[in-house]
Amino acid sequence: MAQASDQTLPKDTLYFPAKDREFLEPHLPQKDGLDSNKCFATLTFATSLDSQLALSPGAPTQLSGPQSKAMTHYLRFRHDAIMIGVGTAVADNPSLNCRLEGAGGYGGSDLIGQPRPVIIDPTARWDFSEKNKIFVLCREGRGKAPYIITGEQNPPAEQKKILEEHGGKFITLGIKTSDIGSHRLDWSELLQTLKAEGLDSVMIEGGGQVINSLLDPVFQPLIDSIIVTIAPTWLGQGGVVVSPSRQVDEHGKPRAAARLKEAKWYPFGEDVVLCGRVKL
Ligand SMILES: NC(=O)C1=CN([C@@H]2O[C@H](COP(=O)(O)OP(=O)(O)OC[C@H]3O[C@@H](n4cnc5c(N)ncnc54)[C@H](O)[C@@H]3O)[C@@H](O)[C@H]2O)C=CC1
Ligand SMILES: Nc1nc(O)c(N)c(N[C@@H]2O[C@H](COP(=O)(O)O)[C@@H](O)[C@H]2O)n1
Repeated sequence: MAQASDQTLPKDTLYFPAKDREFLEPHLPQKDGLDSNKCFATLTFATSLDSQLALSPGAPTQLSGPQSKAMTHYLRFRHDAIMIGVGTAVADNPSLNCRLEGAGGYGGSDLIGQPRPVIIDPTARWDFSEKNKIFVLCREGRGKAPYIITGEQNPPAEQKKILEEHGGKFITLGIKTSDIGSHRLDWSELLQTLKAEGLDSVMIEGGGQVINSLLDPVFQPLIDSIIVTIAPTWLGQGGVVVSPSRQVDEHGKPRAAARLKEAKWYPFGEDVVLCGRVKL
């Protein structure tokens, strides 16, 4: 709850008590345990009981309850960057800032605790209109400008100008495009590139295509931590599903695509937060 002295804080300020932070600590990036070559990667999202992120690709869907929502903002505080796919950027017009009391713009100085938004946008199709919340918050000193991961060698000049005026930039990587137009980046290259940009840790939020591609067995070893909020809701068929490609064993029989090890379950309000690492 807001304190009387908090009257100068923005109305959307969130609070996450110290006692709720303890269980997360073993699952968070630690300064002394970082890889010198690649950015620490936390895969974190909120899902329904039928493994869905949203009612449809274009429908922002609140799954997290108030406590797990505040937890997500604590995760934002503890990571250098926050990543989504362009599908999510277009569908949700998200803020992607940290609205916890004490973060920059929420009682903190400068941009302390504000993660760098990173958008995967292979064809540079994301439109930065006046109403794009990330840019509004950046202008207000309540969030950072985005880095956009694209496959375009020459992103549109006007977009580049706007981005750079805000302190963001395009980063061009080699992204493969299939015959049916789906894109595939090399997650290893991406995480190394972020590290070289000075970003030691990234929380990867979604959406479905991003998560399912990162859970491909080739890329699973790159995931350092997994923190999933499970909400007591079935969204029903037709939503955005987290379900990576099925794998087969050496006899050609289907086997699980991925499994957690050292899984820990923490009841959190009406939700459960599941933490662990991928079993390799
Ligand atoms: N509940 C939650 O925690 C979250 C929910 N969402 C929801 O997810 C939905 C959007 O999910 P999707 O439609 O699956 O879109 P998405 O956010 O995964 O973006 C898909 C686009 O990102 C790019 N992309 C993704 N993976 C790529 C890869 N490996 N290589 C190259 N490019 C890649 C491609 O351009 C692709 O079309 C929205 O409704 C959003 O609300 C998104 C994040 C978190
Ligand atoms: N943790 C979590 N719980 C949910 O219920 C969600 N729908 C999401 N969505 C992700 O958060 C983004 C919105 O962030 P802002 O509040 O606008 O800063 C959204 O785009 C998804 O990435 N996450």
